[in-house]
Amino acid sequence: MDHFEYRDGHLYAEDVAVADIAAAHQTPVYVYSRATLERHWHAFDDAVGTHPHLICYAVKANSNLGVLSVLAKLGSGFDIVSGGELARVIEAGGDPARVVFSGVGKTSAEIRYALEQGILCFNVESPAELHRINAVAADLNVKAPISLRINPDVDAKTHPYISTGLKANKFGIAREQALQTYELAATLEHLNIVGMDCHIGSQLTELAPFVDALDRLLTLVDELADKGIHLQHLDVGGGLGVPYQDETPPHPKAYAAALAERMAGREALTLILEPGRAIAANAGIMVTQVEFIKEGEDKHFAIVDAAMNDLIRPALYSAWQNIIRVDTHTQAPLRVYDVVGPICETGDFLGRDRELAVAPGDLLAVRSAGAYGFVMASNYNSRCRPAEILVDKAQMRVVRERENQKDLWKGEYKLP
Ligand SMILES: Cc1ncc(COP(=O)(O)O)c(C=O)c1O
Ligand SMILES: N[C@@H](CCCC[NH3+])C(=O)O
Repeated sequence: MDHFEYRDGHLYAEDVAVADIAAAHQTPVYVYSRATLERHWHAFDDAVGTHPHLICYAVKANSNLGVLSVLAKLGSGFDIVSGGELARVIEAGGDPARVVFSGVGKTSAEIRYALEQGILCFNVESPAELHRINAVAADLNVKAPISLRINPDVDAKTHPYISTGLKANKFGIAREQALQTYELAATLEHLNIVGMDCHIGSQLTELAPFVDALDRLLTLVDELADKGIHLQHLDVGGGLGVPYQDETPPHPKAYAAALAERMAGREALTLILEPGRAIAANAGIMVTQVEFIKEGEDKHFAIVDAAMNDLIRPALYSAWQNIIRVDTHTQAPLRVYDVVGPICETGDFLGRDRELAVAPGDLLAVRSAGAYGFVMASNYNSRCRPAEILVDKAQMRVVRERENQKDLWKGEYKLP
């Protein structure tokens, strides 16, 4: 359930008609619902219950300043993967002391910036990174809080491009090397070991791999304690999937409660979760207008004004996202269409073989576009990127203007 619903045949985002947003801001346009974001965040936070915990929203899923600000106001933590994401969290009012910094390739400049801002911890992915963080912290004469990202080697059973917890992936430190890497960290003077983390993949639709990964980490936590290394938190990453089509992922409440249950009796160990998609995906839609209907020899094409540069998931992962009409009233015949964009690539489609009744000028909405939508948008084909609108009850707030064509093309210029 989300806050995008039909009323009298018109699609609404909370109390704002989606057609009004399109009229005011042109298409394509991303539309987010504040109430949905809040409800999803609370689903995780409430379900963990009384066990000490922190929900660190994964900024990469949607780093829109309005979205970050909604979550910051709830007291959310944040999982970041770059200095740029940290800057956005701070600009949106987020607390750096609730930020965990993930990623395999943190630069010295990013580490310095994060230390200066006083983040909660670095999720470290290699011994080389430990040495780099230690050196930057020594330079600043501080101790850097670190956790090691352990690769628990569980099969997340998701798309190979977004599975991260297998031995073959570039992420994390192998389970077999975990103890020695913690021991190495303990010898580095400017590091403070505070936690352990993992992240096994994205768009997971089963609970078992998460629980399996947590159990493997807990065994390691106990082995470390035997060696005198005591941790303050355990971060199980993100990755909970959403229903795009007919997937049936566990509800965030069931997921968070199952993990919290596994932590019973370990109250000294704060549980950190890093959900991205499960908070943002169904809090957003992308609205596009039909430009032309084209009859191919084998197919009908609905050519729309959004393209793979605006939403790349279908092209990149063959991802399926529902495409619906913004206004249900139509005289157009129901037919099967490929919904395609104007970009010069065969892979430029938003959906294939979709049964729709559409005519030029009609508005369509791509559902579940709040996560990995705008953040993965580009200017490919020198196209503008869409505006982003956050709806808050009856208000539409422009959080990001559509790029002006002039920003991309400065008009006349002369060669030097
Ligand atoms: C380290 C880390 N944490 C959290 C996430 C968020 O994942 P999701 O959006 O699937 O919840 C990701 C992305 O997969 C990630 O790499
Ligand atoms: N970008 C991916 C998810 C990647 C998760 C990042 N670790 C998607 O659209 O599904």
